[in-house]
Amino acid sequence: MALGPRCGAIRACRRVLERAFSLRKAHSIKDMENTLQLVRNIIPPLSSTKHKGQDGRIGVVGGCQEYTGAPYFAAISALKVGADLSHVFCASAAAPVIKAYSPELIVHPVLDSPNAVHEVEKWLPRLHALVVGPGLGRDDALLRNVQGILEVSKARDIPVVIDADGLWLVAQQPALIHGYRKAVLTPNHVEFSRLYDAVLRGPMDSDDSHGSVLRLSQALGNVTVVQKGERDILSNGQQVLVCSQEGSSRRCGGQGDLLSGSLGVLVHWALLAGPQKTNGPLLVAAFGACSLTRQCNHQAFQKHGRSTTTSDMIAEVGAAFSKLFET
Ligand SMILES: NC(=O)C1=CN([C@@H]2O[C@H](COP(=O)(O)OP(=O)(O)OC[C@H]3O[C@@H](n4cnc5c(N)ncnc54)[C@H](O)[C@@H]3O)[C@@H](O)[C@H]2O)[C@@H](O)CC1
Ligand SMILES: Nc1ncnc2c1ncn2[C@@H]1O[C@H](COP(=O)(O)OP(=O)(O)OP(=O)(O)O)[C@@H](O)[C@H]1O
Ligand SMILES: [Mg+2]
Repeated sequence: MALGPRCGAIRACRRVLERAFSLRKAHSIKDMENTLQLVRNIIPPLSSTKHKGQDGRIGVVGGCQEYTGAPYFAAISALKVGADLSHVFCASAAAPVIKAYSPELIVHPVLDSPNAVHEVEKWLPRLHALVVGPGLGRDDALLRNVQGILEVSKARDIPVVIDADGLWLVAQQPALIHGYRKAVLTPNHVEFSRLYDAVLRGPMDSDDSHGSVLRLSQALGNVTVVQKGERDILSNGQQVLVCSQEGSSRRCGGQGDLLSGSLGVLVHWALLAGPQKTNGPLLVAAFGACSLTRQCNHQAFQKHGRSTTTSDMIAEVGAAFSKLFET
């Protein structure tokens, strides 16, 4: 008997919380839809008057003896999203393997050569964006070459997406990309903590992921940061976006490579679209790549369940792209 009023109060409290939760959810769905519309605005129309190369020539810098899958996933994803040409600049041991995966990629076995920086630099005038790090490994000589490649890319104002072992390099030398507004970093959970420690010299507040991503971006001079996870949190030091597009619980290796390769193309498209289409181009591009990767994961999981692999996700890029962006 005495519990009656208390139960009523609990039920009322629960109703308020449920309503607040569903309002928040509705609000975030509306935010997601608004941002997806910004992504749609940057996608270049397909046209019979365009020539090969106009919709994107992307370079992936990565691939060593151990890791050949990661640069392949990134480079093929760039093509599947809509780039016209996709190059891989890798260590010599990785090149025949990557070539054998796909005749569609242009593979340069230059990353461990003494002239690596020059060998890549001569291609830069023909590239719209670089994706640096997938499958790069942590060999000192390779990392020194990649440092040089980042320096010449910045000098030529080439947009760079930095992922995986490229982020390892940035954690050792944050000055390499500090203040470069055409850089996007795509750390996973572990890579984010490592970067945060290195740049902000202290552990992050795990209860405040928005604040942590915002602070890291600001400390890096407003470089765009994408923290991947259950929800992707994106910031350019001014705004914070959250991407919670439905994916799945399947976490096979290579999903981040699909994201970084797609982002290489979207960054180019966003910058090409110009400020009248979006005033935060890299953030919009990053939101597009996160949504697309998660949608690919969702679709692949519907078909393959626990056996889903990144190749299954890549097979979904076309349908996922249409569903999200060509409505
Ligand atoms: N098929 C391939 O060739 C692939 C190669 N890869 C390459 O492998 C190299 C190392 O990348 P890693 O991502 O393993 O980086 P690390 O070598 O820094 O390892 C990170 C570790 O953290 C763990 N981890 C990941 N997310 C976590 C989370 N949310 N919470 C706790 N632990 C978590 C992982 O299991 C891994 O053991 C990179 O060059 C990367 O590109 C990956 O991209 C996967 C696919
Ligand atoms: N817990 C999660 N729930 C849903 N999606 C997730 C989750 N964790 C990561 N993702 C999504 O998976 C994609 C890749 O993120 P992940 O953290 O696996 O990258 P990664 O570790 O760099 O991958 P890779 O194996 O390619 O190196 C991102 O699009 C991210 O949104
Ligand atoms: Mg990764």
